[in-house]
Amino acid sequence: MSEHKASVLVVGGGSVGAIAALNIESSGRTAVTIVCRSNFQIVRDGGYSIESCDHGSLRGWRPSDVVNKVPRVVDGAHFDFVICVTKNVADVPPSVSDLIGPAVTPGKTTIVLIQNGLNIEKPLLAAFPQNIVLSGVSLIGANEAEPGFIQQDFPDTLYVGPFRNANLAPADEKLAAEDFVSMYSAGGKTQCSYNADVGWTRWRKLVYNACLNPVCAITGLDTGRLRLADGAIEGLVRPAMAEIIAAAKASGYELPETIATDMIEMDPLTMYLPPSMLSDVRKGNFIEYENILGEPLREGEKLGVPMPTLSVLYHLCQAIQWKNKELKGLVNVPPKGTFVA
Ligand SMILES: NC(=O)C1=CN([C@@H]2O[C@H](COP(=O)(O)OP(=O)(O)OC[C@H]3O[C@@H](n4cnc5c(N)ncnc54)[C@H](OP(=O)(O)O)[C@@H]3O)[C@@H](O)[C@H]2O)C=CC1
Ligand SMILES: CC(C)(CO)C(=O)C(=O)O
Repeated sequence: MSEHKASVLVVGGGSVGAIAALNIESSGRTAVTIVCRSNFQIVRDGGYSIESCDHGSLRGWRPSDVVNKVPRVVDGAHFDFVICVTKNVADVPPSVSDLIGPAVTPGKTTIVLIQNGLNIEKPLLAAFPQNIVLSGVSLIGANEAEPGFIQQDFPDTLYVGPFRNANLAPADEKLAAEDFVSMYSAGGKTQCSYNADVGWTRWRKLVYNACLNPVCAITGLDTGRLRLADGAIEGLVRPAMAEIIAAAKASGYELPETIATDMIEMDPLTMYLPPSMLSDVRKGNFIEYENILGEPLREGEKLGVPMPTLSVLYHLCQAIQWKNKELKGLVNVPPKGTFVA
């Protein structure tokens, strides 16, 4: 374990990013710079308000530096870690690689993706072939209720391990992941552990995210209300989960027999937890449906797994995303024709 003082950039100052910055800054071993966007002014001037099951109530907390765009590294300086905690919306630019590019030094910066979904590393490994890319699978339940106000109801448990980069030595990737785990855990308020089998952990998490996130986002119900609603779990969620479990198996990842029930019951019913995709729909944000739903669907179908429920959920999410693209002027809609006789 290295005692090197790391320089850390957190890109994405929303709910998971703010808690990640708090954990890392609490290590006392590093100064964190956070990149904010819509909440920049509020966080820079007044700091975050945080109500957290791990950290308690904090008012006016901010990391060492708050900036409103990804800094370009110059003059031999570099970030040891660039941690990307934006929503990974694959079908809306900028791509994650373009966004973090100015802060990444080839061969030096370790990139950490604390984001949901499958195959998110592929564009990063292509854009930064000499850099270590780590996977961060987070089980936190957090939400930015208002700009700069973070509510965390479900404890932060983070699994970190390398996405294999064939250009680099596995031992170096493991060391970087262990360094990150030690830095993230040092404040003592969170569970962060080294995770060798990133693929298994990502497929396991998809049993929740590929099923509960879209069903909640489409119906507008949080996970507690979905469990109370007639037919939603047995008629929609369990069939979708069975398809993900089958796709994981076809991809070489055997998940525990109890996984569907474990995921359905993961958050207490009366927590009424809105999965991140539901929060995005409520805020009028784009949704991460391509990485969370599209990629596992494509992987499963490629391997011959029937996925009718996932396919319907995917296309419903695609329509929701298109509706938002129209609202934000990203698609052209021909003017209404005249149909009066
Ligand atoms: N919330 C949760 O409980 C969990 C979330 N996750 C995953 O963690 C990741 C982060 O989620 P979460 O923290 O909830 O997301 P949030 O929407 O709360 O935060 C994302 C932040 O990134 C910012 N951002 C997005 N694009 C850019 C950009 N181009 N430049 C600068 N800033 C940008 C957003 O700014 P703006 O406000 O302006 O859009 C926002 O502040 C996602 O992949 C999610 O699926 C995983 C486990 C649990
Ligand atoms: C399931 C949860 C809340 C993390 O535990 C999540 O990943 C999300 O909201 O997208």
